[in-house]
Amino acid sequence: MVLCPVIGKLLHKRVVLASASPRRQEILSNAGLRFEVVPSRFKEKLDKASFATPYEYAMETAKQKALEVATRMHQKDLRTPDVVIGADTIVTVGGLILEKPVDKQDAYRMLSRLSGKEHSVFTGVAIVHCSSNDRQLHTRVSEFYEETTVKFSELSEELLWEYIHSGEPMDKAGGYGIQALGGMLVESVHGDFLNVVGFPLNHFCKQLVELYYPPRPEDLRQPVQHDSIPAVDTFEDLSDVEGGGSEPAQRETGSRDEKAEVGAAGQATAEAECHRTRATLPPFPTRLLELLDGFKLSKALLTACKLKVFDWLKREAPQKAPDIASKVDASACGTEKLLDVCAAMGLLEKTQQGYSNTETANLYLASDSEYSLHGFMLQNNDVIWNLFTYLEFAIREGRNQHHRVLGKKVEDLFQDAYYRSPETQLRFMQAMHGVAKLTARQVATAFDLSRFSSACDVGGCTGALARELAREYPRLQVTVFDLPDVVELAVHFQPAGPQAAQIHFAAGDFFRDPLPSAELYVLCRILHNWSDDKVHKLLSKVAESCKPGAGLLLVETLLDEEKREAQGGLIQSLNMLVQTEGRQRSRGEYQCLLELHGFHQVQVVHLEGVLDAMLATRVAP
Ligand SMILES: O=c1[nH]cc([C@@H]2O[C@H](COP(=O)(O)OP(=O)(O)OP(=O)(O)O)[C@@H](O)[C@H]2O)c(=O)[nH]1
Repeated sequence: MVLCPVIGKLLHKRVVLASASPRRQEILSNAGLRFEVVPSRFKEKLDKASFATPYEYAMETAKQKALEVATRMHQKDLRTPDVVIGADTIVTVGGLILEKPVDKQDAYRMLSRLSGKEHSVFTGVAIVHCSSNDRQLHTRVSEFYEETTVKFSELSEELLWEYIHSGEPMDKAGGYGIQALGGMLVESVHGDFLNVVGFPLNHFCKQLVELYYPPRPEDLRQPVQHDSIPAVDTFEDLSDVEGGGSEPAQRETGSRDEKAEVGAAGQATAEAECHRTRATLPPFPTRLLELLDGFKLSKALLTACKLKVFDWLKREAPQKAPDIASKVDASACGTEKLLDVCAAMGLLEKTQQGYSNTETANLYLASDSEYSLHGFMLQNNDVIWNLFTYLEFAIREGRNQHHRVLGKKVEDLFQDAYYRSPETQLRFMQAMHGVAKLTARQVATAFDLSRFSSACDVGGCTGALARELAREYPRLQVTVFDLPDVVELAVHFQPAGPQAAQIHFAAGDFFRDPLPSAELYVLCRILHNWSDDKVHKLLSKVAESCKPGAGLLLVETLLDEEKREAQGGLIQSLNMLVQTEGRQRSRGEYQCLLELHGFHQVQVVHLEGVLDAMLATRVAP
C-alpha cells in the first residue's frame, strides 16, 4: 500500500490516546500526532480462554480500553472526543500469554521462559471514532493487530536478576523493554520494532489511509493486485470525502459499484489535500506546548494544595464551586476555574452534583492522609517555586539562588535558608517526612540488611526511614543523627508503636561532630546536597567510623553516565543547582567515591519512581 501523510488528517480533530504508556505517547507525538492523554481505567482481565487467538484478545482489550475512555469523557460532560486510540501489547510463548509482571518473581518467571527462545509480540490497536447525538454517544471502531517475532539469547541467572533489579521489566509486556536495557537480551527481531515497544506506527498509518482515503475504482475492480487493502472492512462516506476528505468514510451501505464511483472523486480531492497538507503544515508541536504549559499546571496543583481544597473535599463531597470558594476564602469564579483544571488533571471528579476528590487526591494531597505529600507541595509552592524563578541566574552563575530570594547572604545552607525560622524548618521537615514515608519501605527492603544489628541514619530528619528499617528488621537498633533543632521537632513526627523502642535520636552536625557508632550507615538523599569537597569529608567520616564488614546504604537518584536519559534525574540536577550546594551524580561517580573511601562490593537496585539504592561494604584499609 502507498502511504500518504495521513497524520495531518487528525490535526484538527480532538484525538485522545487512552493509554498511560509513556512509550505510546512518545511514538505518536514523534509522528506529529496532536492528542490528549486520558489513561483507560479498563481492567485488563478478559478471559483469555474465550479467545481463539492471542491477537483477538489484544484487540478486544485495546477496544475496551478506548471505549471506556470515550464513554467516561462523554458521561463527564466533557466535550466528546472525535477519535480515541487504545492499544494493548502482549507477548506469547509456548501458547501462553504474558502481560506485565506483577512482581519481581513474576518477571523472573517470564524472562526465564523467554530465555534462548523465539516469541511473538502482538499489539492490538483500536481506533474509535466518536460522535454525539441527542447526548447519546455513537462510536465506530476500527481495529487491527501487528505481530513481531523476537528471539532472546540464553540468559544467565545473574543477568536475569541484574535486569530484574534494574526495575525496567515491571511495566512492560513480557517483562522487558526492547528499547532500553532489555535490548541486550535480544538476538533478533522480525517485523515492526515499534510494535514491540507498544505501538505499531506503520500499520496505524496504513489503517488511517484506509479510513481517510477510500480505494480508487480500479483498486476495487482488480482486488487481486491490491490485496493489502481489505476492501470489505473499509469505511466509506463518499459525500464526506468529496467535501475535503477530512472525515473518515462511514461503514458502507451501498453496492460496491456505487462506492467505487464516488470513491474516485474522493481520492482526487484527498490527494490534493494530502499534498497541500505536506507543503504548508509542519507537524503540530503538541509536546512543546504541553511542556510550555507544565509550569501553569504545577502552579494550579500547588495553589489548590495551599488553599487546602483537597482537605475540604476529603471532609465533605461532592461540593459546588461557590461552597468551596467560601471555605477557602476565595472568589467563586477563580475557584471554579481552579477546580476545573484540577478535574482535567485527574485530581478531582466533576459531576452535576459538584466536585469530589479522586483517590490520588485523598491519598496524597489531603494534609491528614498517612502518605500525604501536602508538606512537600507547600515546600514547592513557598520555596522551590521562588528559587526556580531565578533559574536563569542559577545557570549563569552555577550556584543556588537562596540569596536572591531571601535578599541576603546564605553561608550555611540549612541554618541560613531552610531552618532560618521555626516555621520554615517545620515546613521543610514536613516536606521531607512526606517524601521519606513514601519511599522508606522500598529503601528498607531493597537489600537484605538482616546481618546488621545497629544502623545510623545520617541526616535522617524525622526518622521516617528509621521506622521502616526498624519494622523490617526487628533486631535492628537505629540511631537518627541530625541537627539539634531537627531532633527537637522530630519527636512530633514519631507515632507510638512497637518500633519506638528500636529508634533513638542523637543530635549533632555530621560535618563537625563524631558520628554515632553503627554497623550500617545510611545516607538517604544527603550527598546530592553537597559539593564534592563536602561529600569527601562526609564519606571519610563515615569510613573512619566503620569497622571492616560494616555497610553503607546510599540512596540517590542516579543519572546515566552520559546524562541523557531519566528526565526525572536530570530535572533533579537543575533542582539541586537552584536549591543546594550539590548535584546529582551517576552510578559510576558514586561508585568511584565509595571505592575511594574504602567501600567495595557495590550493589545497586533501582526503586520505583526516581530513586536508586546502593549498598557497599567497608573493607579493611
Ligand atoms: O519491549 C517493550 N515491550 C513492551 C513495552 C511496554 O509494555 C506495556 C504493555 O502493557 P499494556 O499494553 O497493557 O499498556 P500499559 O502500559 O498498561 O498502558 P495502557 O494504559 O495503554 O493500558 C506498554 O506500556 C509498552 O510500551 C515496552 O516499553 N517495551
